[in-house]
Amino acid sequence: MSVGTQTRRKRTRTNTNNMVGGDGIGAESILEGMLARQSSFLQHNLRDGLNFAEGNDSGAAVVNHNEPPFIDNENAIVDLDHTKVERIGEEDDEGHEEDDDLIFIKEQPVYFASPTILGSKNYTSTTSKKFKKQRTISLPQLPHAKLLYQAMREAPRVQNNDELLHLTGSTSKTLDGNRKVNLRVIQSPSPMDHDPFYSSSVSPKANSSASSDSDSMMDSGLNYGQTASNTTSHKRSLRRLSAPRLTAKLVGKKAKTKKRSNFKTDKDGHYVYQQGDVFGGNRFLVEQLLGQGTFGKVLKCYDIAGDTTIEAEAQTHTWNSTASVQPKYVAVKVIRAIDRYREAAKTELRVLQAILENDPHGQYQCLILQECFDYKNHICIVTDLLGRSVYDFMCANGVARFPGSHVQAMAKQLIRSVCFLHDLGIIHTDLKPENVLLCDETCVEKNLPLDIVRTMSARRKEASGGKRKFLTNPEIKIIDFGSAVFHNEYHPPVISTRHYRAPEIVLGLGWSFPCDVWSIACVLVELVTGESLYPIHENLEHMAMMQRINGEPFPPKIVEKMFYKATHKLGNSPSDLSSTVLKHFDKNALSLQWPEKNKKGDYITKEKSIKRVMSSCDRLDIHISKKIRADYGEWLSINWNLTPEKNWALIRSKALNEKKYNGMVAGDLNKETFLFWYWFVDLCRKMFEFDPTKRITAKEALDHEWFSLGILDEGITCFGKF
Ligand SMILES: Nc1ncnc2c1ncn2[C@@H]1O[C@H](COP(=O)(O)OP(=O)(O)OP(=O)(O)O)[C@@H](O)[C@H]1O
Repeated sequence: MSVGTQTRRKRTRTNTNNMVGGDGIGAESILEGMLARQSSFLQHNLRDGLNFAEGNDSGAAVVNHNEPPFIDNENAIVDLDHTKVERIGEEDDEGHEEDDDLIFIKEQPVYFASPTILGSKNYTSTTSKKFKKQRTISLPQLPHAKLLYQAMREAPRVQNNDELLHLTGSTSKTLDGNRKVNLRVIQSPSPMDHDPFYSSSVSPKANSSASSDSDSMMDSGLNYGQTASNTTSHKRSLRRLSAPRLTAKLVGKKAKTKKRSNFKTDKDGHYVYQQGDVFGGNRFLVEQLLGQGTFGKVLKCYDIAGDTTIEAEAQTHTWNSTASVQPKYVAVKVIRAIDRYREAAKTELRVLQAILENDPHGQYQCLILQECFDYKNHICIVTDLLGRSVYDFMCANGVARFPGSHVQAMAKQLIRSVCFLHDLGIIHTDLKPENVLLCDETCVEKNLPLDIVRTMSARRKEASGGKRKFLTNPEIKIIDFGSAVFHNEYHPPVISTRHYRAPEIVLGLGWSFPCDVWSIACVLVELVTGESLYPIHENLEHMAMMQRINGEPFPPKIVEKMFYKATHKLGNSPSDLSSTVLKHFDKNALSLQWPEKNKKGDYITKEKSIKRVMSSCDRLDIHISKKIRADYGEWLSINWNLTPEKNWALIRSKALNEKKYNGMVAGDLNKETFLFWYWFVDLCRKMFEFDPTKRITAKEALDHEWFSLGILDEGITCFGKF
């Protein structure tokens, strides 16, 4: 392994006493286990990406992280290949290092092999240009926190000041784009005895009709998703060959007990969910309702034709009637049969198609389109089936918040994914925990102490069984591109779910890529605290909270722009802007009037509202410190007005003073833990910048200091446990 030059600036010892678990497992064995699992994860789970990269000369950066990260071992620093490189930090009488002010910097080679994946041993050569200065990592990180991003194309311009005033996007471009979407129409079989699912066990005559039903599938133009499922013609012939036998085998007893499939639409254009329904040319068997949203319903379905076992058997005519068939499951979003939702679904399809074309292997954590079709006036979008949403996982967990290592791993995936979308000119606009799905729900469960269980709500107690759950693999995917827009197409005046809505949207300034960055920051804080950062439902409280969390008022420059835009009627603004936003600002002082007073100087803002804002939120550094103390102890206190060195010195001196008076154990302090959270808060602060033109971009965020730090917690110890 090539190790670059090393410069000492700052270094502390890892305090192994403070490692999570408390179950007597030594830090070294935890690390060893974790590293072995990490290595195996990279070998197996990410092999596809590496194989894909072979023969790909994209020249993307890969850091070799099959080798262990830095581990502090007593007074020695152990470098990446476990070589003791230096003794530092002699302890003082109090048991603390004197050498606290050293930062250990090394030049780390950056290897080039795969577009996205770290940990490859198949790296090519390094050159001096490819060296990158990086902070040493003293604690492990999950592989997902090390994923790199290689820009695929020149990103569209980031929104500037002038654009902000005029951003509305081109409606005609949206309509023209949507017009080009030609959907394969699948005729609905009727009556029901054409349905092999339910007739196969009933009459041979009905069985034979299945093939004619397959023939009723017509192509009328561009079939989206065919690159992903390029076996379509295969599948068709397969259906002709063997649909009755296959369906009989698949459905088995269900077929005998189920009455008749009856795909119905209600008056609002929603598909009426019925377990056991069959649709899409006898192709999809409805098994479960996964979710219902504004745009339609998402169903878990058996995709008979997509089953490779069946396909293989059909091809070789080796159908074994006793073999157990593992049907392939898919998620099908059945869009409401209403014109405006159909139109929106066409934009969603164009976005999904752009993602698929640029990332056919799904390396950028976006939902992958398999195919789509039009059935009984419902556009149906077939995608990979994923696990529960991060939101649902949190709701069903005894402790809603995720461990820091998982937050970091998810953050990296989320930001990287959004970076990819932005480079394609796509703005997601609706990032929230509900739209972040887990790829693997396997988790390790730990019983919570009774005193904690007692404080839980009845719902949480029941859902969690009084246990805290830790995922064994925090891999995620972003879904729901139903509100996504291309940067130069029509921009609705109001976007995003309220809690994740950026200030430029609320203030009617116009919005672009930066709004996604704001939403991600809201999501990250929620993952850390287990609670929504903005539990509000209306504009005034929302704006008051934004100011409180950022610890500063809206910059006068953007307030001025808001008034200017409204006065000159530039761009399209929310219809209630005047009554719910503008009227709460002082036009001369360019500031928000909150709490509001009447002319006599009495408060007119309701006490309840003041309480909500003042008690449920705080400046972000204080807010995060309070929430994470539950895991790390009272000493952890982040102050973003201080440099990390000064902040840490303050924590230490406070702890030493406290020790003198009430026996607080200074040894509980852990500098790596502090730094990890300090830099997390720093990243969030930059993502919460009020002015979208100054907000950190997704690409810049990927290079933030926080992603070079590790933390040893339950997220690490549970990684890859099964
Ligand atoms: N591929 C998938 N695998 C598993 N579950 C999914 C999948 N796609 C969607 N879901 C579930 O269905 C829910 C609704 O999906 P989606 O957000 O795409 O629909 P929507 O109509 O746009 O919803 P909303 O109006 O809330 O934005 C999701 O929150 C998720 O729980």
